[in-house]
Amino acid sequence: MAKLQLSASEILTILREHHLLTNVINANDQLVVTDVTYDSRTAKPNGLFFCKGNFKPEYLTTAVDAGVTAYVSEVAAKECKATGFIVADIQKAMSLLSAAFFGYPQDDLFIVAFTGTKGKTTSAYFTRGILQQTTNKHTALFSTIDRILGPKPEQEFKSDLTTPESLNLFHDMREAVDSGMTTLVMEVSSQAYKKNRVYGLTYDVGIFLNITPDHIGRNEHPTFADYLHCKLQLLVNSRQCIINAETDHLEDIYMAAKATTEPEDIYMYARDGYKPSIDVPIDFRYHSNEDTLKDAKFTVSHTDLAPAKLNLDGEYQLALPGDYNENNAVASIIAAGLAGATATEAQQTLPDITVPGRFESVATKNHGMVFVDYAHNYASVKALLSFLRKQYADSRIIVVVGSPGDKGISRREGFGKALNEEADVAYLTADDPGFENPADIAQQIDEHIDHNRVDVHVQIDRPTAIREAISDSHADDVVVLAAKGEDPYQKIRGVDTPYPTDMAVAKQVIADIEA
Ligand SMILES: CC(=O)N[C@H]1[C@@H](OP(=O)(O)OP(=O)(O)OC[C@H]2O[C@@H](n3ccc(=O)[nH]c3=O)[C@H](O)[C@@H]2O)O[C@H](CO)[C@@H](O)[C@@H]1O[C@H](C)C(=O)N[C@@H](C)C(=O)N[C@H](CCC(=O)O)C(=O)O
Ligand SMILES: Nc1ncnc2c1ncn2[C@@H]1O[C@H](COP(=O)(O)OP(=O)(O)OP(=O)(O)O)[C@@H](O)[C@H]1O
Repeated sequence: MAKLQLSASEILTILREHHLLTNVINANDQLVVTDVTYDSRTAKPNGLFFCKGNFKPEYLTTAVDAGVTAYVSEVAAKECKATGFIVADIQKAMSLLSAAFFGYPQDDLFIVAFTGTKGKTTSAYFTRGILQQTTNKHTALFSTIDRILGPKPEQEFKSDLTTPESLNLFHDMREAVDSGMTTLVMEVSSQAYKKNRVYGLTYDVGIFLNITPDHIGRNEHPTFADYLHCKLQLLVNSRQCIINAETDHLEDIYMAAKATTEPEDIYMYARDGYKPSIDVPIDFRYHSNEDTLKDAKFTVSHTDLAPAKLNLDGEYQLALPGDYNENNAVASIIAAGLAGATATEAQQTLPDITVPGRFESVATKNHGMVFVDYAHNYASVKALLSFLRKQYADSRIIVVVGSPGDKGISRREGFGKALNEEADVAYLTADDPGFENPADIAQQIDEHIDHNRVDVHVQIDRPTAIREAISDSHADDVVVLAAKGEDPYQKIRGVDTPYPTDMAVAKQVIADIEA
């Protein structure tokens, strides 16, 4: 068990080593903190308080009243009796001090970390599923959907962020280690780097899946270059790297990996016959044997360049359809292999792994087949719809979709483009409108739709849009409920307003209209 405390000298050493300390107020050599928090509402006696983000001075006052004896901040507080460590960057300081406070739990975990615009959650689920077998159920998971820290039911809970704030990250790693976990599979968002939530953390294996324009705008990344830069940091901070050689911007990605990793610890993979955009060695090739809705089977084979220690050749089967999921699965198989899994373990587990809200379906008697999927940008809607188009060549594809407010503005154009390319009918509706008017968002998507190709309906009430789309569909149509996956809420004006989930609404509609 780690001691869960930090002394003044430990704090000073860490902050000085990283050139973060600019001043100390009310210095106290005897200080020992036994708690850390960034929220005054959870402050405890002898705690250390981080003043970060949209911070108000009264939060520190409340924290000191609760017994906090020290704070870390970018600005000195006025008339505060607690010891103040003034730093150049609060997010970096919080990450480093949290890792130290929780006893560097990362040193006791084999960490596999995924980044990419699409496929992180799916690949994290695949990898953890395989490694649960390899580690005899000692693999933790930090995903967009949920965090699993140990075997007890209360150690499995919904995530608020894809990658948690640093203090929560190291807290949860500590709990995972103390619960006997030996391995951690996690997703790392570009925001995690932008906000220094993973500052100072090194992964045993870092995987770069793909990158396409997304997450650019207010509250996210100012430019695509910034988005790419943040994502690349995952490889810079990984001991071994896996790269999908089919991704855009391969040269930047490979160079980032090479900056800190020996070429023999960089594993490249690509589909059979795919010629990468730069001259790089490909270690693993995969070949699709079946990619239908019923059967997703593919073969992985190593090239002469692949290291002999990874014996992963063979045929694999997936429960999750979608040709892009074969790509996600290959990354997962190599990652699991580096964490100690055998090909047999991957072959045995992958056929049973599903991911909530990803490619879920429900059949109807007299209406179209209904799919629920978390696709919510151009690349993912395009990938999903073009796969469905291959499967249902003669069917109408009817899509219910909306775009979130306050972020990902480029998605509105992206949805229009994907609908023009692959859909026949679109129902534009609400999806987390935030502080924007969902009708305006629908209008902005609509402006990018070619009305000669796509029949557009605007129905802002999402359950009604789903009802209309399913009711209007014929038996050989396909109805896609896109973008919300299994979200049980709509984010409206700062409030997570309960929503039954797309699948629950769809099932209710089907029960009503086919009763
Ligand atoms: C812009 C941004 O990154 N904001 C994040 C940041 O907020 P913040 O530091 O400004 O904190 P805040 O919540 O505004 O509050 C200010 C501070 O006052 C404290 N406080 C507040 C009230 C009080 O009474 N007392 C008190 O002490 C709060 O605890 C906090 O420390 O830190 C918070 C956690 O501590 C995050 O929840 C929040 O994420 C926002 C809401 C968010 O959702 N960000 C998205 C864009 C994001 O990160 N997404 C990525 C996925 C995207 C991708 O796929 O790339 C993710 O990793 O989830
Ligand atoms: N490799 C891929 N390429 C393109 N689209 C994909 C890929 N993998 C998954 N998708 C699509 O993207 C959707 C989201 O997948 P997933 O949740 O695994 O990605 P993610 O990277 O975690 O996404 P987010 O950052 O939005 O949480 C899926 O439902 C599917 O439609």
